[in-house]
Parts: sequence; structure tokens; C-alpha cells
Amino acid sequence: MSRLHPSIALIMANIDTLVDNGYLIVPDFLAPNEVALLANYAQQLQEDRWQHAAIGREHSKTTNSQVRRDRIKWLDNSTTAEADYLALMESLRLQINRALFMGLFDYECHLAWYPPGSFYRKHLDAFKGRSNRVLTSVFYLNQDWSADDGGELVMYGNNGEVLERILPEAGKLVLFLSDVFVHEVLPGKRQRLSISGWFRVNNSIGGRIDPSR
Ligand SMILES: O=C(O)CCC(=O)C(=O)O
Ligand SMILES: [Fe+2]
Repeated sequence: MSRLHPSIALIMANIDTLVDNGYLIVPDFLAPNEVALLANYAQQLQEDRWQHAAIGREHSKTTNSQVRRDRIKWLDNSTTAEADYLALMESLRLQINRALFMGLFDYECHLAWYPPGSFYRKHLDAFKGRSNRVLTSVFYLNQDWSADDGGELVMYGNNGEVLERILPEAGKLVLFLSDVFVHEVLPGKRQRLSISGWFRVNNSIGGRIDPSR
């Protein structure tokens, strides 16, 4: 049996928290050198590689700067930095399926760049029965982020109460059920880099995987 990457082992050691609470915060998911590789990779991407993020799906898709002001770059396997992160999340997908029988079918993710002052207003990543996104992952790339820098991810409970205010600190991973937790990104004083991703189930209609991009 091949050994699990220590980062995946760390998640699996805490998987009961994800089951009990519907979310899990892991402050040191990746080692500092691994985070630095991804952060440097994101920072050297030319500005024209970053697209303006769209809201909604397919024909109803619009870019709405009142809702979100981040810019994104979808990951693929064209560079080692991207391929390594995707491979890690693929391993996580398999382990979660083994442990929780969630039937996660695939994973998609994008880098997100929030220039200073940008935000992402309160939203759900998925609506029950209308999306195949079931588990959200957010991974942060920001060295030396302090409380004073803002840019928190705020997670809300069923009654609108604040559950968590999460600083986007380098190396931290947050997992949460995509159709359960309303959340928002508050404006930050510094540029904020992250990787947002979604584990998906296969709600195929007519044999075609429901696209969510
Ligand atoms: O960056 C974050 O903290 C959350 C981003 C988010 O909500 C999203 O990409 O859907
Ligand atoms: Fe979100």
C-alpha cells in the first residue's frame, strides 16, 4: 500500500469534525515550501491570464462586480505547480470517498486573486438539487497575513449567526458542504490569493456531466 501524503493523512485524522460540523479548518494543510511554490506561481502569472469571475451558470452567467471582485484562473495539468495541487486533491477525493461514501466524482478548482478592497458577498456555492458541487475547498496562499489585513472568510449558520471568521493565512485549508453554509469574503487591505475548489458528484443528464463553470 502506498503511503498517504502527510497533508491527506492530516485531513483524514480530522474527518470526524467534517462529519459532525459540516466543515473543517486545517491551519497547516501544506508545508511552507509547498505553499510558497503555489504562491510564487500565482504571482508570476501575467495579468491577462486572470479572468473576471462570473456569477451564476451557463446562459444566466454574468460578471457582476457588485457581488464579487476577484479574478480567477482555472487549474489544469499544464504546469507542475497546478498538476501537483490537482493530484493532491484527487488523492483527498479518493480518501474521502473511502471514509464517507460521498461518491465524489471529480474536482475542479481555480486560483483566485482579490486585489486590495475586493470582496465576494454572501453566497452559497451550490443550491440543493441544482448543482453537482457538494464539498468546497478553499486553500490560502498569503504569507504573514494579520488580523489587521482583513479579508476574512466569514461562515454563517442556519440563523444567520457567524460561525467562523477565518483569516486567509498561508497553508490553511477550509472544507465545507457547498449547499449548507452561506459565506462571504470581506474586503482586505492587501492582495489576497487562494485556490477555491469543488468536489462534485455526477448528476449526469443524458450521459453528460453537468458543467458548472
Ligand atoms: O476565498 C475564500 O475565502 C472563499 C471564496 C469563495 O467563497 C468562492 O470562491 O466561492
Ligand atoms: Fe464561495
